[in-house]
Amino acid sequence: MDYQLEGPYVGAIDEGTTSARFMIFKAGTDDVVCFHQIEVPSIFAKEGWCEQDPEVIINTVNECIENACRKLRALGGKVKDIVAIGITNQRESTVIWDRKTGKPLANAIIWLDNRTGSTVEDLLKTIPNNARNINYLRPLCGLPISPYFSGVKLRWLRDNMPTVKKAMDDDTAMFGTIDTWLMYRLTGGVHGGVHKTDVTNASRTMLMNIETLNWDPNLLKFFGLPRKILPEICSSAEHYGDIAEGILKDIPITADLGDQQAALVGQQCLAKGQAKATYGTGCFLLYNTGPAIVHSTHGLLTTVGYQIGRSAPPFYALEGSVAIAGAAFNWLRDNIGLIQNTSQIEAMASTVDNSLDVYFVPAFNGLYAPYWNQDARGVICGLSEETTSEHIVRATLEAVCFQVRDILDAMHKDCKIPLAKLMVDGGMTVNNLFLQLQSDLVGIHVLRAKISETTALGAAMAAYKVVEPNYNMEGPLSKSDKRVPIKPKVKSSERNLRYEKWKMAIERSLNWETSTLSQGERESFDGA
Ligand SMILES: Nc1ncnc2c1ncn2[C@@H]1O[C@H](COP(=O)(O)OP(=O)(O)O)[C@@H](O)[C@H]1O
Ligand SMILES: O=P(O)(O)OC[C@H](O)CO
Repeated sequence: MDYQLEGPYVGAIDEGTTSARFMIFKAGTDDVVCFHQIEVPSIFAKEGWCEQDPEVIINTVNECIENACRKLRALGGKVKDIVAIGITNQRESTVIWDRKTGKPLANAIIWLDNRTGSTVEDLLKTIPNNARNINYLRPLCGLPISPYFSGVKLRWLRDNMPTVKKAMDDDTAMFGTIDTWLMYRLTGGVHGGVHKTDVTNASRTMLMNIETLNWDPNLLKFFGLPRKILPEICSSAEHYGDIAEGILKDIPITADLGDQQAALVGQQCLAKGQAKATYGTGCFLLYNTGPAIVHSTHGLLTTVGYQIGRSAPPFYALEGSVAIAGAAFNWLRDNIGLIQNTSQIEAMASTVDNSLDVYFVPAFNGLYAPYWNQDARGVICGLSEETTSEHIVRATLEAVCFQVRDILDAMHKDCKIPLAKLMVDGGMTVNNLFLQLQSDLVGIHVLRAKISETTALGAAMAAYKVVEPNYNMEGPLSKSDKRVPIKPKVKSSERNLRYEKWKMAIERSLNWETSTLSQGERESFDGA
């Protein structure tokens, strides 16, 4: 084996929305020794629903672990040289299982799932003075009331699945986000598996107090949920437990972070004022606000960025979440047939100079930040006889860029300091044209991550810090950084004009689900 890739190693389980992977890094570096990745199917049982089978999730993770370890051995490495494991995961997705059997009581409700619109309506009605204010709980948890977050999904499960309600009432239910589910099963399940989560994942449930970092009795009361089903909240880097069986038996799990927070760490945005955007299924922009909690007044989320060790201070972040980014291309491929695979996108969009004034707002499940409009639906506008598939593909890339501009504008308003550069990573960033468009349409320098797997890297960095306290997380990676930023090539007047049009397209998508024609419109529609 290449001596550069000799142990010790750190393993990272990255359980994303589209796929799970297990990555093995040379400890303390961003060198990927080997990895294995497998897609995880989503189940769309009804319109707006999105589920995954928790058993499939854990089995897929185990398969990734087995295969990656086999690859390590084939390279001449030893599995026993893996000194720690980090977990990072799609956030908010909600799993509920039986304490006695360890078996799921329902499929996992995935973060994108929009079934809880009526649950949100019902919860809003309980707010005093009929205020119906989605920001009512922000002072406590930093989040607006939205179908996105786990607390709302849990409440739906309690209201709509009698088995779940009974298990909650009988104290036989256990709740977890995906990290908790994986950790429980990996450390033994019913045979002594731990029931834990970390502050970053807990900060996405709407049940944790953003200041005390404990489950909050007022939030639990608001959602009507019992305390006993919840895991213990830990820091993002500590010893949670050891792997109970299989090829990694006895190796400690020492990091747990939501995937977007892990990418913040992996991008080394470890100082106040640094920000990263990860473009995968959705797009998530996190701005490190240091140990200070910044409450957004412009539609962003306040979330925990990371807490590296129980005695370390938590670092917070402002987050702009976009539900549909790369997923818009999956839709173009799977539902519309406009592309056959994602590797075509760049070539197709490059055959045209612009999108010919086509704007696509992919608000399939409503709009997240900064609009938080669960009744928004997708629109494509500006179509003409000249519009081709290529223009629509290009408009889809631009849609992601404009959504990021929406968020950056909100961050600027909340933090007052404009960002000088944006660190980017995730599946979409292999697309060079996309990164140029992002730079052009926002007017910012864009810096692509050195490795695409910054999420797994962040979890590996945090995991290694626990077993090697002298490891400097800000050190070795940044020294070798010779990246050249992508710079804007269009004039600000053109950029602003195009953004105004985007805002017009947004207007057309908002409140679509609940919009009805006025009497006058109805009469002219009917030809009266
Ligand atoms: N060349 C490309 N151009 C634009 N989007 C792409 C390209 N390649 C992949 N994608 C999109 O990136 C997403 C996958 O990114 P990934 O980071 O693996 O997602 P996740 O972490 O959410 O599972 C998919 O939605 C896919 O459509
Ligand atoms: O699976 P990803 O990478 O799209 O991330 C999902 C987010 O964590 C949802 O909040």
